[in-house]
Amino acid sequence: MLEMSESENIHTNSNIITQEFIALEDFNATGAEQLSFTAGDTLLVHEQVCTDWWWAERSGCFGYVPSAFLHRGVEDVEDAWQDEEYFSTYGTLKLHLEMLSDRPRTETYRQVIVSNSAALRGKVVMDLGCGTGIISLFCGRLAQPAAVYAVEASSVAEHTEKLVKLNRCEDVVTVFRSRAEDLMLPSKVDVLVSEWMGNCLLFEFMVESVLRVRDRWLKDGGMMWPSSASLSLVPCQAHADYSQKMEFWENLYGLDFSCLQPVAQEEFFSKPKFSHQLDPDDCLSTPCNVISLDMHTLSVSDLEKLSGEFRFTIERSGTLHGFTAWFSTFFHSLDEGGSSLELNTGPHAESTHWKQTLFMLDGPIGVEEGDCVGGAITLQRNPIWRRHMSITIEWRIKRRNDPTFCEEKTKRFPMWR
Ligand SMILES: NC(=[NH2+])NCCC[C@H]1O[C@@H](n2cnc3c(N)ncnc32)[C@H](O)[C@@H]1O
Repeated sequence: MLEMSESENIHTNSNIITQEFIALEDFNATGAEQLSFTAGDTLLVHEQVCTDWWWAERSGCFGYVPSAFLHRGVEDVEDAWQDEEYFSTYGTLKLHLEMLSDRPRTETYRQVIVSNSAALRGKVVMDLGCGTGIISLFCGRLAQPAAVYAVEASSVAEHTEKLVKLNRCEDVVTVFRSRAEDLMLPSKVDVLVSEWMGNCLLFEFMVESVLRVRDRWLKDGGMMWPSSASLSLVPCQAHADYSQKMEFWENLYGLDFSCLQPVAQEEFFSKPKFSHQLDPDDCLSTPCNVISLDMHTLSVSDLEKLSGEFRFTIERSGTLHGFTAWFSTFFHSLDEGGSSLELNTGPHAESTHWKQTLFMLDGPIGVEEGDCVGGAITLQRNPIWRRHMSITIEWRIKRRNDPTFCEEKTKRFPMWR
């Protein structure tokens, strides 16, 4: 009969485990002894052979897998949506003040209601994630809907009730303090309006709530506002960011701090920089749409992985420091053939509280007019932390003046896990 301590030693030395792990991202095997997998796959790990490589099984296939790509099963994660923290950030006025102060954002939604006011007469509207209820109040004051369901899960809903009364909309607007997915409503709705967009369009993944509520409560033929959304990308210069975060260390009061540059690279450039204000003069090419979403047909499963290709021709010689992304949303008219309205958060439009998102590469690259930058961007939702994603940019540069030159790289940016 082994003593307890001995049995523990045997267990520790062998590292034999049989435990389920979830793949955080795709892995393509580079050898016959390795096992490929896709983000979200469940792997059975039999042995942690060493720190970096484990022996695992997936659907009857065995092989070595990189431990860095795996996470303990979801049961480990007490709150994959982090709703407690998420809704408490919306319980105070700070974020609502920021959003209400964003004139292009708020004015666009007001314009949508005004330009559809006749068609909204007698309609039932849901404002999902209404916050202080501004969109619901626009509906109640600028149109004559039959009813507006103002749905808000955070404690700000207490204030929303008062704002509805103060603005004399209580006979049309009803506030529901609830997660929209948990709602029981008196009827389906004709219009589902929401301002759900996060950094890089999808961060927070509130969009999943919008799609689930659409599938449950939007009438057939009902209208989604926004009706569609697109993500744009452009190769860009970022001299100020590169100088302040990287060159800064080269000569500090006459001292050489350059050994810190790899640390600075990891700390400042390994994740996207949001609220980046891109100067149009720093665009090295004409931006392009890399991802387009139709909010009437998009499914929750589509959100796991979205990707798009790009091909830029450099229009001005300069330094390629990275890529900048932003989104636009479009609001189709309730009137047949009516014109759509657009909320554009890009560098050529009036600045919004989102501004743009900068992805810094691992080193500046000189580019000449006529060079070609092609590649793909992939938004991979985090299979564990459901409000997070990673953005992978693969790019290759071909030089107009040197057909033999071709540099290909890829970089993955967690947002934020
Ligand atoms: N554009 C964004 N990135 N965020 C702005 C809207 C977010 C508002 O919607 C609320 N909200 C978010 N998700 C939900 C939900 N599932 N149910 C109800 N309210 C929600 C949240 O509490 C906040 O007041």
